[in-house]
Amino acid sequence: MLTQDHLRGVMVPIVTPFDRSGNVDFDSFKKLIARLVSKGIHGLIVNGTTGESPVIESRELEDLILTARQAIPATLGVPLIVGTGSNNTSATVKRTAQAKSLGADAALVVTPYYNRPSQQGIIQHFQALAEAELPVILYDIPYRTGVQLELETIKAIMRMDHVIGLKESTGNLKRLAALARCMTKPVLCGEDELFFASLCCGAAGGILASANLDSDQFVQVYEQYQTDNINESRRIFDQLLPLIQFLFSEPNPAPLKWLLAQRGHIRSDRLRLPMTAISSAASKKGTRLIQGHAGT
Ligand SMILES: O=C(O)C1=N[C@H](C(=O)O)C[C@H](O)C1
Repeated sequence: MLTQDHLRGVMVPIVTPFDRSGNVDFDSFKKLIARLVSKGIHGLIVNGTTGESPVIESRELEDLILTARQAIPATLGVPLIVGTGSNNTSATVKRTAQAKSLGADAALVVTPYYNRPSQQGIIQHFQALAEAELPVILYDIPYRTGVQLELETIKAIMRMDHVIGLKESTGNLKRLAALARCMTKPVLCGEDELFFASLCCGAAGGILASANLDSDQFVQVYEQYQTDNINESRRIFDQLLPLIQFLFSEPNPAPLKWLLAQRGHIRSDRLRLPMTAISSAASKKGTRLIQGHAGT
């Protein structure tokens, strides 16, 4: 199981590829995992936002976890993290326990959205997860959840023994820096465009949808930073910026799936409704990006 000491580096929330009929394309999924682990990533997240978690059926999630567990060579020690969060505490506990039984090393748990819990309710939601006996990463992404976490709430959740770190996706660098300073547990960047800046502010790494592509370059940004080659880290990151900006020019993961399909990593850019394929304006932008950028 994953500990806070090993929660670091470039972790990739993998897309869930679908075939043209909308079924999970497990062959592409396995191929993607093989490519990502060969590029030196430090962790893999299945069923994150990028994996279209809201539209994945529980039977499919079981198969995705089992497939990922088998596809990650044990010798590499790349942790398998599963998105198990929802706005129903007992369902989240059950799903987290199930992820553990299927071989997950940790769970990524988003704050409960839509039903507008109190800060106390959010704390109790995360406390209840102790029962699942799987390390938990708290995922704070208010622009998606509509839930604001107070700093005291984050501190209370991060003090729980089963909580090993925080994925910070507020886009507020000042807040990330303050949290990284006062926490003994790792704070991870969840806002791709701020990855380099977050490292400078004390982040232990990032959970980055963009790192599904050019993964080795994202790993280099992290490795160069760790070995004090700050200018080199920044130079590589700056080269990745046009890619990142394209990938978030429309709701993730639509541009990412489009580009993965263009590069032949998945068979189709199909999404499940209510997510839709990118606009023709975005695909024109993407085509220009491909022409000017020899990425992988
Ligand atoms: O799936 C994830 O985990 C991520 N999703 C975020 C989003 O789509 O809002 C972005 C981040 O790269 C990681």
